[in-house]
Amino acid sequence: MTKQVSVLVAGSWGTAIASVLADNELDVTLWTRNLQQAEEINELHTNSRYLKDIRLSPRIRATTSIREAVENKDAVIFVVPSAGMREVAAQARPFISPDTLIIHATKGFEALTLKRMTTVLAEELPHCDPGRFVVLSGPSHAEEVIRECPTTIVVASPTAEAAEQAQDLLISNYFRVYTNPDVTGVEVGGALKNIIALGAGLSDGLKFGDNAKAALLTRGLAEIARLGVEMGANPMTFAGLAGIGDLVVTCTSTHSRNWKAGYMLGQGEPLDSVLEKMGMVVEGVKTTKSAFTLAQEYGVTMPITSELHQVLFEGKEPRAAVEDLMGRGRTHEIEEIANQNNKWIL
Ligand SMILES: NC(=O)C1=CN([C@@H]2O[C@H](COP(=O)(O)OP(=O)(O)OC[C@H]3O[C@@H](n4cnc5c(N)ncnc54)[C@H](O)[C@@H]3O)[C@@H](O)[C@H]2O)C=CC1
Ligand SMILES: O=C(CO)COP(=O)(O)O
Repeated sequence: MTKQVSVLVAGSWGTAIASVLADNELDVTLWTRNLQQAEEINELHTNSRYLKDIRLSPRIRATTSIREAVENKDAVIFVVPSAGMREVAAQARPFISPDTLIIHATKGFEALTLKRMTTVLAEELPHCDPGRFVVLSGPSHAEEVIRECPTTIVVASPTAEAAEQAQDLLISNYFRVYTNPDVTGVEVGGALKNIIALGAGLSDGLKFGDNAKAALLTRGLAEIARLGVEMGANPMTFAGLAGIGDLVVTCTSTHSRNWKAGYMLGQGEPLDSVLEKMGMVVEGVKTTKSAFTLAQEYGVTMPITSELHQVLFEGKEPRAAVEDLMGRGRTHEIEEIANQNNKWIL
């Protein structure tokens, strides 16, 4: 029997994921709170605000009814910005059956509680099987996925069965899906890379060149892994698609909302005006705030995050932030190696 799948909501990434599912010959229900957008998707098979010049499969049916979207579905995929995850999950709660495969593809923490998205979902859907929560992450811009450009992603879940079911639904000749048991690592990597992408955009906006960007990526990965490991992640996950993979794409692609926002900031535009111009979610801004607090809570040093926090929220000049980063006290490159004293040649 064909699987019944729904995607919440019809932003750029949700629509691209719906398209991957439709290409796999699944009938997809795509939920949006916007009636006009639902009508456009159903009648014209376009979603022009988010994905320009793209014709969607007629297998994608939009609805504004959350009940219709999630009732009697085998899998429900949450692709709502992190700020709306709890609210949307709460709306879905009365209609989701306990054995539904719950996947999310959101990259961020809940701002108020600093919780990861699977935690928020588990709290709002307490009747659902905790072994059937899955996070999907990795280097995947909607603008390329929708054009069927070769893309690799990772799905992580506490159970192999749930991860493999998600893999089955999504994998195709242009969308290669890997599995990973490290839910924390995949969620933390996906969320934190947006901070570094903002920094990379800022660096490019200041015309600091490729050396600076390579430095941000590499030292950015070091601080992502440092916090991630303290939060319970496996360090190897950061060498994978949800770590270095997503960091590379988001810091180097002009599709990236976070890179673009950073670029405008680097050119001297104020944050409010940047966010207004973007018209799409820039998760890295809220995530910088969350990670700044998490770093303090876990006692972890995150110099790039800390400087970006000052630029975004404390009025620090980007150039002064870079000067302060470059002028920090001297340190080892990799603590784990430096701590093995016997590795030094004496
Ligand atoms: N755009 C991309 O290529 C990728 C995005 N992501 C992640 O996916 C998530 C969603 O991002 P995008 O699709 O890019 O965002 P978007 O800005 O394109 O669309 C977000 C949609 O969510 C709706 N929305 C926001 N809060 C809502 C609420 N409380 N109830 C109902 N609808 C609500 C908005 O109206 C909008 O239609 C983010 O966490 C992002 O980091 C992950 C990978 C790729
Ligand atoms: O996560 C993404 C690509 O993997 C999307 O990043 P942006 O939100 O910066 O476009």
